[in-house]
Amino acid sequence: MGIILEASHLTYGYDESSHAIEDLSIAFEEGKTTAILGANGAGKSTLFLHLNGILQPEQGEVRFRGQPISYKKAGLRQLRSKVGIVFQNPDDQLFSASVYQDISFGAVNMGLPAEEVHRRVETVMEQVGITYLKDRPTHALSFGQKKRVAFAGIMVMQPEVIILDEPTAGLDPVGISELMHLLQDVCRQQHTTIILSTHDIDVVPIYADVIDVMDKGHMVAHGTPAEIFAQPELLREHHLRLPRISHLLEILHKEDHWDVDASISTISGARKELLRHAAE
Ligand SMILES: Nc1ncnc2c1ncn2[C@@H]1O[C@H](COP(=O)(O)OP(=O)(O)OP(=O)(O)O)[C@@H](O)[C@H]1O
Repeated sequence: MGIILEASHLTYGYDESSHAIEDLSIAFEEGKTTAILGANGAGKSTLFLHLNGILQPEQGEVRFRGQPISYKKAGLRQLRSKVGIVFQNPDDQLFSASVYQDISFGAVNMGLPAEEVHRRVETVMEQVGITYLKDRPTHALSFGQKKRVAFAGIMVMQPEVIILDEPTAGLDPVGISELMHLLQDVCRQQHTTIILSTHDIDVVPIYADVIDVMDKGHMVAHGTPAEIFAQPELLREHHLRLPRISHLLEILHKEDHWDVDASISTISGARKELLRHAAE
């Protein structure tokens, strides 16, 4: 599997006095789930807005399947049908009068025939478990329902990459696990590449294949969950914490109950175990 989406040497500032991201490079492997970790203000959302062409970098470039993205109207429309973004706050994403209309919006914009739009909307509503909401006005939904509708509105375009900015924020624990399973199930079926940011560090070892850590607009670490969570000092330095399961292993390691290699393989084993439970 190759690189599907990459950013090279991106620099961007919202004003002249500082850069929200600076000389930032990152590459996303096709079919993998990448979690971007970073404290508040690290630049995660700014990076995401570049990956989808909403922001244009001052320096550097974004490439989709090796081609620099075009910021012309047609190029952006094409990019956004392939790289979908689900915003942190669903109210930034839902505009139409009804759930059905909202979900169909992206597919209609792609110029798909009405029958195909209808077929896709019905399928995605079924997959996401929101068919019962189809005629409801979007403003009358709960926060968790809105998140699902926003997700469905992107999935209907069958993007090759889906970017989720804080997908679990504002959800209760059951809502978090339902949304993450849904994401995995739907994306696995369609072989979608997933990029997400989250402050919910405990979901990361369960769902992510790769972790990238950002701090103050820079990329500071890249690795598998086992590699990253074996470096508690690195996480602390960048104002992050270990998942609870890794924290436990760290304590055991400090007390000489485990060596590092055993800890890493135990984290991998624990991840598999968690995935098995999650699938049940
Ligand atoms: N619309 C904006 N106007 C001005 N500055 C902004 C804007 N959006 C973000 N910033 C600034 O850019 C920097 C990066 O912010 P960004 O939202 O990308 O970080 P983040 O990692 O997504 O943070 P969080 O975890 O809090 O969502 C911060 O210093 C922030 O204050």
